[in-house]
Amino acid sequence: MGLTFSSFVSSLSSLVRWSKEQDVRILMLGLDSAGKTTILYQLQIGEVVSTIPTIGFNVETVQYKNIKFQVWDLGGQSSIRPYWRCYFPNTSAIIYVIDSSDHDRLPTSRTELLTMLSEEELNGVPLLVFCNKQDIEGALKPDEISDKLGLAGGETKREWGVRGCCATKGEGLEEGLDWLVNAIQKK
Ligand SMILES: Nc1nc2c(ncn2[C@@H]2O[C@H](COP(=O)(O)OP(=O)(O)OP(=O)(O)O)[C@@H](O)[C@H]2O)c(=O)[nH]1
Ligand SMILES: [Mg+2]
Repeated sequence: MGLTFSSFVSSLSSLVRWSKEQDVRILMLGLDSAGKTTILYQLQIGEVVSTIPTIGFNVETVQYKNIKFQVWDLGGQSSIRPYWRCYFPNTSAIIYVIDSSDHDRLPTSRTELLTMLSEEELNGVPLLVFCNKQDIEGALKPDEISDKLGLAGGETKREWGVRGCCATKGEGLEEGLDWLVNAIQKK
């Protein structure tokens, strides 16, 4: 009983320490125009900002519940993608954003995702796939995208989840972050 109680206290205090002190560094990646910058500012200020293609990155502190995330939003154009790897060290979690209405580029998006996941520095890092632009007619549903990505077969060594969202309406973002917080805590 004593042992059980002390292990409870110790996990509780580590959770408190985790939420207060740990630098929760999140990388947000995905092809150009997937909606990463829109998601970043929707999370930070709760508004839709007018965006231009990101050349380089945006980084913002996002306060979610009692946790502070440092969210790095990297440009997704093909010429910039080779630089994603420079940001991999010390990543707590990855958010990979897909434009669910962009059927033609889903194979490219999948290839970029799998290439990234094969990097040793990201071993075991939890992954949230945001299937964005669910408001657009004909957008693929998260289940369909999940099947096409084929993560279920290969990704056994990390927590991963696929969720739908609409960044412009702010829908699905909180649910996604809740999942991510859980996944990071389990790690
Ligand atoms: N209909 C719809 N449009 C969206 C949604 N999210 C983003 N967009 C639009 O998609 C376009 C691209 O969004 P960005 O956030 O700039 O995309 P990005 O992923 O940051 O693109 P890069 O910086 O080039 O990598 C903008 O016109 C957004 O308004 C959404 O949920 N629904
Ligand atoms: Mg951007």
